Amino acid sequence: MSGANEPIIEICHLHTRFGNAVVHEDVNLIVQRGEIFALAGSSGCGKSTLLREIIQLQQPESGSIKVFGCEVQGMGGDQATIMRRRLGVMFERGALFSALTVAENVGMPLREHTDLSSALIDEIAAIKIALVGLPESAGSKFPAELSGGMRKRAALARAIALDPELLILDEPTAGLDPLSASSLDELVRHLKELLGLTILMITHDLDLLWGVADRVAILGEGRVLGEGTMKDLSKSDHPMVREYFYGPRGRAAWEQTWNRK
Ligand SMILES: Nc1ncnc2c1ncn2[C@@H]1O[C@H](COP(=O)(O)OP(=O)(O)OP(=O)(O)O)[C@@H](O)[C@H]1O
Repeated sequence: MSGANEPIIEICHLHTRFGNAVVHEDVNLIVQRGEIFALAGSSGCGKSTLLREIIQLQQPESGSIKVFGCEVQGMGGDQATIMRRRLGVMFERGALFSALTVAENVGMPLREHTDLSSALIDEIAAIKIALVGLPESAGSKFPAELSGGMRKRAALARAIALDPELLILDEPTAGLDPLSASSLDELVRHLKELLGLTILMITHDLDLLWGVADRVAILGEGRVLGEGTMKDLSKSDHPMVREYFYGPRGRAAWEQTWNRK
């Protein structure tokens, strides 16, 4: 695995607007290999839009987005396919195909992107299902038969099906009860270590920010308002950043974190 200081995502002077509404005025950030980088910020500040731009589901107005050193805007054909193989995405609602079993869902990227035999795909799917802590029996179930936490794990298994270098998680713990959320936190950290992943995640979950993220960028007012470890950010003077730490939810998460240590 390469060392630190190898940018995996580089966003430079990104500007995005919908009609007259400017979402990103001038966003700049770098995600380094091997880190868990979280994007936080109030609702509507443009986190999901940024994620969609990184994975080419949306076009910014101007600026640059490089993933693995290559500009993604205008990237097409084989280069785009190769890039997509190197990254796994878990969407907020899991986005599993309801008519397919968990094993078929997890095997889907392998069917799309490789020439592996069905038997081998089934074997790899079973390994990924075990890796995310689901029982073997979950493979033959349909998404609707699983709990919310199990569905997130199944979506995670699918996101790592192709052994990505970069894993993008959109609100991984949204909608989970605190116990399931905290076991998912542990799983994310465990997978990062085990698979040598770089992880970019969008989250509002303060426990995830404090407990799992190596660095955090807080988006707001069309730009990155603050960036660093949660400890660094807790010293920021910016009122919107301070709200994260010294608003009621922020204080509770802070206290919980220090009590755990
Ligand atoms: N396709 C679109 N057309 C028009 N406006 C859009 C579109 N997508 C997003 N927006 C607007 O852009 C802004 C940013 O949306 P986005 O979903 O990126 O925010 P967010 O930070 O992810 O919010 P949340 O935390 O609530 O998910 C919002 O005001 C949203 O209404």
